[in-house]
Amino acid sequence: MLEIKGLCLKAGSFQVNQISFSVPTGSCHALVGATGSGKTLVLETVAGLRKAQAGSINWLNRDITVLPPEQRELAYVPQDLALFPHMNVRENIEYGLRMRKHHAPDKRSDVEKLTHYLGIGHLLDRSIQNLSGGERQRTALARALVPGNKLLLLDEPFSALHEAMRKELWLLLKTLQQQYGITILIVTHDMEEAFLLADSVTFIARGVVVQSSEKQQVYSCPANVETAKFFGVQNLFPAEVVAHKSDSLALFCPGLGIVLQANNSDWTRLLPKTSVTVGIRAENIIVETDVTMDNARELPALNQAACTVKQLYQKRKGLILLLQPDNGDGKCLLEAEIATDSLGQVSELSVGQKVVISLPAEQFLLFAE
Ligand SMILES: Nc1ncnc2c1ncn2[C@@H]1O[C@H](COP(=O)(O)OP(=O)(O)OP(=O)(O)O)[C@@H](O)[C@H]1O
Repeated sequence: MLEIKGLCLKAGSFQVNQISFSVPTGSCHALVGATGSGKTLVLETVAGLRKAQAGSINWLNRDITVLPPEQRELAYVPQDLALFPHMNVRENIEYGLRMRKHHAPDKRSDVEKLTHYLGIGHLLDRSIQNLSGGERQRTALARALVPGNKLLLLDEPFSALHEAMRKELWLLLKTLQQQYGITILIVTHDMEEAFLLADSVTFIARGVVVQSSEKQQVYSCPANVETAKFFGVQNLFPAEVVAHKSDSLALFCPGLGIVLQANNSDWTRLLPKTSVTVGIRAENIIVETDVTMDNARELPALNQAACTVKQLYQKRKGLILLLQPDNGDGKCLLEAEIATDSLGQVSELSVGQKVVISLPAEQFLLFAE
């Protein structure tokens, strides 16, 4: 287990405060957050390139907080990869071994095996300067893994690569992780990357941890509006509690111009007149194209609103609609997504078209201010 407890450090006027999270051995943990939130500083401190002011870092029950980088038994791949341009691929990879004082001849077969596996076995004599972005990434991974490191720290490793290459490397990394039993701490901006690679996630903002949990928990119950935005909750709008029952709340949303019913017994402590932010993901909004509010048939939930299509565009997973509620305050633009495989169930859509949306009562996220 990698265990980080109460980590504090300073870089110029920026302060990282009381960072704590743990990564079970053999799992992958993603450190996410907006640009400049302190992710790289945390990674550099775990790698031993920065000094912690307070707190501790334990790896496999060994306190490594003050050890020099080469004694930490981990590999760090920085954003710029730090490959040596004057060396070829093999020399770069074997440099990792020399740093560890491994006898290179013993490890030669590991170099061959791993580079073959990473698909760069044929490039060992190639100069670093003549590699593509993906080949450089693979070389940096090989250099990190060949000495037998079981903890891999990766700082946005795939951000410079195009989508297809990124996906190929995600799968490769996942397989390597399982095959070699590696523990990974990865900094990323890419939610898809975080959700595909990681088992758990820590969200950092302004140098402090906002939420640290299993990835499913961060996705389904983000801690606050900032985390919700970061984890792709496209629709966040203000509302006021108007009434509450034992297992549901009635909320007035000026943006939609309707009273919504939201089902969640956790929220019933919220008193009438409390201001909240309501969130719902685009894919959870049901769009009905062949009904109007006058002839709206029975839909799965109460929360219906007439809307006008303001914009629509195709995305990888479906059709995105930007919808303006007809009876709202004019400030709310909702994003709805119709999955590609459901497109056959709605008639052709166009800008200016009237639709009816339904917001399932159990799909709301609620954030009290
Ligand atoms: N040596 C330094 N001196 C002064 N300030 C620094 C130093 N290193 C980092 N910072 C500042 O600390 C803050 C956090 O930096 P850090 O690199 O950890 O951010 P990050 O979350 O990794 O961002 P990004 O996602 O853009 O890489 C930033 O405001 C940065 O400018």
